[in-house]
Amino acid sequence: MSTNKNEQPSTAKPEAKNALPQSINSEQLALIAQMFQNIPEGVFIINGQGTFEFANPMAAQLLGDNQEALIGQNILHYLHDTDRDKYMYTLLSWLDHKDSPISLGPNEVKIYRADSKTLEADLCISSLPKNIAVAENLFICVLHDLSSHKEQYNRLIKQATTDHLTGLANRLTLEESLKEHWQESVQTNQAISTILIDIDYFKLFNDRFGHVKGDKCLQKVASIIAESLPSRDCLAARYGGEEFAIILPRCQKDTAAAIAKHIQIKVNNMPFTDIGLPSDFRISVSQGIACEFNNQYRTSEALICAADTALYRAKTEGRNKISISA
Ligand SMILES: Nc1nc2c(ncn2[C@@H]2O[C@H](COP(=O)(O)OP(=O)(O)OP(=O)(O)O)[C@@H](O)[C@H]2O)c(=O)[nH]1
Repeated sequence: MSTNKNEQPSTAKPEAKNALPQSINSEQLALIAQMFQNIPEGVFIINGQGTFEFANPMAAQLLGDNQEALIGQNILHYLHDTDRDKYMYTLLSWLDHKDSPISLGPNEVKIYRADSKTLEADLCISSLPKNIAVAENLFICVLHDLSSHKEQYNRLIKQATTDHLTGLANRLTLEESLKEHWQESVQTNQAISTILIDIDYFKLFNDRFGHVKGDKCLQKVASIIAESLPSRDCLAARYGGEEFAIILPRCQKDTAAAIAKHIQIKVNNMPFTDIGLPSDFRISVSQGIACEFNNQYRTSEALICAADTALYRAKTEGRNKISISA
């Protein structure tokens, strides 16, 4: 991490450590400390260089330091590179506006805490009234911890975009991703391929072994499909019940066919002893491939339709087949 606070050029005033701030008198500081003592947000005061002049207990807790140690340190040292540059220039530009009240934020920032952990937070900065900041411009900052919101947000995003059973992308994500990749391939005149994959005779599997084992079978096939993607910008999704889809940006038919062949072999050789089925029990999948290159299809939906028609052909040709759209 390049932003370790010990590596930064020091704009701090080490001699100010443990000293009373020069810009606020001790009476005002005592009042401020009292006001913000128990508030559940990080509140601190910095000068125009970003140096801490005051920090309440929650600010110290969020920054991973103790209150006294913060005095004389610089807030810029705790910020991620991009945030640090933004706040440094903001503070510099504010020095030219000494007489007008200014405020910035709340903005999302990434904090590098004193204990090397990171924290995502909202930070807002406002200039202190002149009657408090007697000697120079001072700014009061509020730091709001976003960790639990972020955690919840990420969990909800995952739930909204992922198929719960298999962990693959869900159909909505597939459709959105296909539209994006479609646009990109049309603009850059590159190929894009899609494979639709359907487990053969899955109703019989369920009827014979039950839905719980059917679910396990879907998970096992999903793992094989996920592991078969050639690069990170390819996407595997659960398209419907026992049907899966793969998007392969920048892939021609031959690459898609090779991936489908790999999946076919892996699925044909997949044992089910781990879920208590006979050692010789095996399944198969049927696959349909369509590739867009040189404006063959007008829309991404037409591409999926072509893959679906190819899949239907693979089923009617006897299953465990790969069919490629002409
Ligand atoms: N266990 C389980 N079964 C599912 C799920 N979603 C769909 N299915 C089952 O998938 C089966 C699909 O059956 P069909 O559409 O007749 O297809 P098939 O038996 O695979 O036959 P072909 O596709 O023609 O080879 C149905 O029995 C559905 O109940 C699921 O989430 N879990």
